[in-house]
Amino acid sequence: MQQVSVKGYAKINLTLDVLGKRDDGYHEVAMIMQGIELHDLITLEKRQTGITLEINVPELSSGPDNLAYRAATLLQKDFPDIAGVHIKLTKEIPVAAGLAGGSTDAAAVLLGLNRLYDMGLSLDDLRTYGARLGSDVPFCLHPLTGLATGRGEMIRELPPCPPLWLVLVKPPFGVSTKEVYGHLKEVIIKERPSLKRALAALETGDLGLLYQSMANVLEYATFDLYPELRDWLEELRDLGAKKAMMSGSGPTLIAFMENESEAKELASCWIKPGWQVVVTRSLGPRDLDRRIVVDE
Ligand SMILES: C[C@](O)(CO)[C@H](O)COP(=O)(O)OP(=O)(O)OC[C@H]1O[C@@H](n2ccc(N)nc2=O)[C@H](O)[C@@H]1O
Ligand SMILES: Nc1ncnc2c1ncn2[C@@H]1O[C@H](COP(=O)(O)OP(=O)(O)OP(=O)(O)O)[C@@H](O)[C@H]1O
Repeated sequence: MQQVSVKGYAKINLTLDVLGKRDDGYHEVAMIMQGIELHDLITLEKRQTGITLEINVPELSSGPDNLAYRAATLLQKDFPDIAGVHIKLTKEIPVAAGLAGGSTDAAAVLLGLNRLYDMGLSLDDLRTYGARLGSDVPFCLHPLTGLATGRGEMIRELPPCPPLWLVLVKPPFGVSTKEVYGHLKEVIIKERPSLKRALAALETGDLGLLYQSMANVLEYATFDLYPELRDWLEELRDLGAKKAMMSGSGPTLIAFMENESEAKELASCWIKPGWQVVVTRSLGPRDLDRRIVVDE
């Protein structure tokens, strides 16, 4: 085998609660995460030596600081069989958007190298490596409905959420996850997600209850830094979103829609210069069967 291609799926947070600050500087979180069909494509080719990275977007570094590159470096240190690799990264996921774009590229490189070099690492092994690269990487390795705790790296799989049609709208700026977490201490959190009710909703497939229990406390920090986001969230509700909230640390806003055609309809109304607008859906177990493609 000379080459593999892996889909690096984006994620959204159905619930995101921050429980406190930890001694290591991170925050203790509890969040229900969900992979979505929007993805980057990562192709890995065996090489005699070295790591090289080619990306289709000029604003991202293709050097050793890129998370895809860092994932390859990490495995290469422990597994000398990985002589060299060329990584081709085709980005579709908006950058610095709260959709785990970098984390999922890292996860895809771990999955791809494991397959390309027949390393036999389990999901748990890969998650241990992933956690060293970023808190979202362990979830991105297996992005089906899951509860993430600790700093986000401890994952428990949950019953799959009912199929969701979504419109993602990202304004023409990014936010820093570190800045958002850092700003939390400046704001008052008025409403938190109800994890208990969200878990019950997943057990019974009750979408109405799920929507009622969903919330993201990071909205308080990001909206305080970028107050226009509140108005845009309201606009999504006025346009017919059944539920609208921010993804991760933002600034991407998510409109949860009744079906695909309503999602497309809302997307066609969102005409704002410089915005990225994506219609997508939640992932189900069958999507993961076709995630890795091997080219002999
Ligand atoms: C906002 C989320 O995307 C929600 O899924 C994650 O919590 C963030 O995950 P991530 O981007 O993989 O985060 P990391 O790369 O591990 O950390 C970036 C920065 O965010 C802050 N951070 C992150 C995760 C966490 N539980 N507490 C934190 O305080 C830290 O300042 C850290 O330096
Ligand atoms: N492969 C990559 N793709 C995107 N960004 C990367 C990558 N590697 C490193 N980065 C850096 O990570 C920063 C955050 O980008 P990313 O798209 O991962 O944000 P995010 O979606 O908000 O992350 P998260 O949701 O995990 O907090 C970028 O500004 C960029 O400097």
